[in-house]
Amino acid sequence: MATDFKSIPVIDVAPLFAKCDDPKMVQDPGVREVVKQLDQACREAGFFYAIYWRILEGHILMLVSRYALDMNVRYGCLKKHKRLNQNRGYQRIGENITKGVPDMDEAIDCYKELKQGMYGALGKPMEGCNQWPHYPPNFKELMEKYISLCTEVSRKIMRGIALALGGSPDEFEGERGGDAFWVMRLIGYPGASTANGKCTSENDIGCGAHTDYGLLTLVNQDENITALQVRNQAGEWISAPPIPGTFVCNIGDMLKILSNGLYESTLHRVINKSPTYRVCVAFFYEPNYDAAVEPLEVCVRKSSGIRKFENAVYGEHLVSKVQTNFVT
Ligand SMILES: O=C(O)CCC(=O)C(=O)O
Ligand SMILES: [Fe+2]
Repeated sequence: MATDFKSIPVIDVAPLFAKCDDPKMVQDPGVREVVKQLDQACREAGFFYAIYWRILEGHILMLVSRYALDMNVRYGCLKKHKRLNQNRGYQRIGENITKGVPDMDEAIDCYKELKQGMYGALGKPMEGCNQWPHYPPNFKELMEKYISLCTEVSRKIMRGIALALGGSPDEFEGERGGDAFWVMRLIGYPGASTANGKCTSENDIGCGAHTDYGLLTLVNQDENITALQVRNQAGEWISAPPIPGTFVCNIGDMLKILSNGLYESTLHRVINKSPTYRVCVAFFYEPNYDAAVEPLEVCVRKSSGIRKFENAVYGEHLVSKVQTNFVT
């Protein structure tokens, strides 16, 4: 359950990563310390910074993402075709809707590709190929490298979170997350006075208050611009300024269910008040597309045997969100 936290905790996950696939990881003092910090952060805020220095190699990723967004504004080359039921590609400013209000952001949306017919009717809305810009020529390769890096980082953090919940390290593998789905968004937020070519006010929200859908989100933020805000229990918006060499991590709706509400998928929003265009690369680590998600037994036991959530199918949750988030 979220508390009145005033800042987002910073966790050095290196000791966890070093021993993550070691059969004796549970006994390792370094792992235990990280697990303790993860548990506290997930209970109190649902958000934390994970120190991960290799992310700095991703600097080029930000430059390339900025460039790709810019090309789209000018040439509209990756447009989503609603007629073709296409959810992948470029989303214009104002096209994404949060609770009925258009968001002042633009994005290139990518999803793990599903083979045709793989999940029957459940998979149909998310079938199709990602649309990558053709320039720079290694754009696709760069993105794929980044996706596999984020998948690995997320898997390792989820092993720590599994222990934090009192389960076994592979709680989120196998049928729950052994073939994890993912979503990646390259997002651009125009500077405060230029959104949509007209003057903007403080009321223009880059991305309205929402929770994320899956297990764990890794946010790679632009340097120097503070725009992401996280809501605490008292209803105050707490800033999550960029910290070099870290991912901002947060819990999604599926982990809230799996943890039986011990961990919250915390509301957050983005307001870019700076005059500068802000870029963010958000990676969403999700359960298996067809995973039946229900509270873990160990978490139900910790909640006096009370099961707080109905079962959910991840793919259904995703499709319902994707289809209500956009103007059709
Ligand atoms: O831009 C950010 O910092 C976060 C974006 C976000 O919350 C999202 O895309 O779900
Ligand atoms: Fe989010």
